[in-house]
Amino acid sequence: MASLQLDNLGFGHNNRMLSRPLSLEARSGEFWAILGENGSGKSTLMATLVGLLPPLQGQVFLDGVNLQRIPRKVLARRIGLLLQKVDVGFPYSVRETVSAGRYAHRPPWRSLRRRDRKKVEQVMAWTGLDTMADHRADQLSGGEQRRIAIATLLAQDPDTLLLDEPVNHLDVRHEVALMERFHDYSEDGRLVMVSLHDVNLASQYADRLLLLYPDGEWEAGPSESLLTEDRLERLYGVPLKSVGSDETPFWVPLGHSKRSAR
Ligand SMILES: Nc1ncnc2c1ncn2[C@@H]1O[C@H](COP(=O)(O)OP(=O)(O)OP(=O)(O)O)[C@@H](O)[C@H]1O
Repeated sequence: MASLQLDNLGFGHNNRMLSRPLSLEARSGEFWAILGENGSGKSTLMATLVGLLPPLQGQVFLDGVNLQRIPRKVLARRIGLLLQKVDVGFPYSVRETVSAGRYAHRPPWRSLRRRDRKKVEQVMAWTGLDTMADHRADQLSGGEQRRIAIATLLAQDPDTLLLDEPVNHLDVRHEVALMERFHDYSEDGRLVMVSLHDVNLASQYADRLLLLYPDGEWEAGPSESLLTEDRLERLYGVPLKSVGSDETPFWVPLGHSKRSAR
């Protein structure tokens, strides 16, 4: 079980806060999507939530313990972050690269146990990498390397997953397969937080949203009450219209030519 509590949290760079301080609690079993325009601070917030950046004010608590007090290796077993950009720069195989995710569970000088190796094979199958397990990771395509980064995080097997634009560069098949997988993780009782640019993926998968508005204000709450035309226009500066049914809304941006028809 995990609870991530943001207590009056200010996040940003060089003492410049990117939003009004955040106070909210995210719990096991929830699937959160963070939405906001480019530069609104989604990546910066995620880095702050895993302790890679210090808060500019306030605190983050993991199960009631201040994140800054949790040793790195313990934290790595509890929270995993998929960075927006990951370079696979070394000539290791896909299997060797994904296996690195297990070292949060093993001392570095010890070889992997059978159960670690089984986990590595399992996550490579989930991410469609099993057929290329012996290929050199640094020679694969951008989307394949993205899947290696996701597989490495899933091998780490944390109970809180923070995923920064996880399905960018993925084809539709892998996008759907992985969003479903992340959703299963939340249903299994983990906490999943995903930054997204695709409102429709957020609407389909997330039960809770954090909206980071351009003026530094924010809102958090259940997706069904926050996904409204007014809020999305405030968030992105263009009108979006809901088409489809109430049960399965589909959001389309209205270009200039379509706005007069509103
Ligand atoms: N290392 C850094 N030093 C100083 N400023 C930074 C640094 N990294 C990001 N920023 C600034 O912080 C702001 C937020 O950036 P961030 O990457 O968190 O936004 P984002 O919402 O993830 O954007 P995108 O949707 O484009 O990925 C931007 O104005 C960016 O220029």
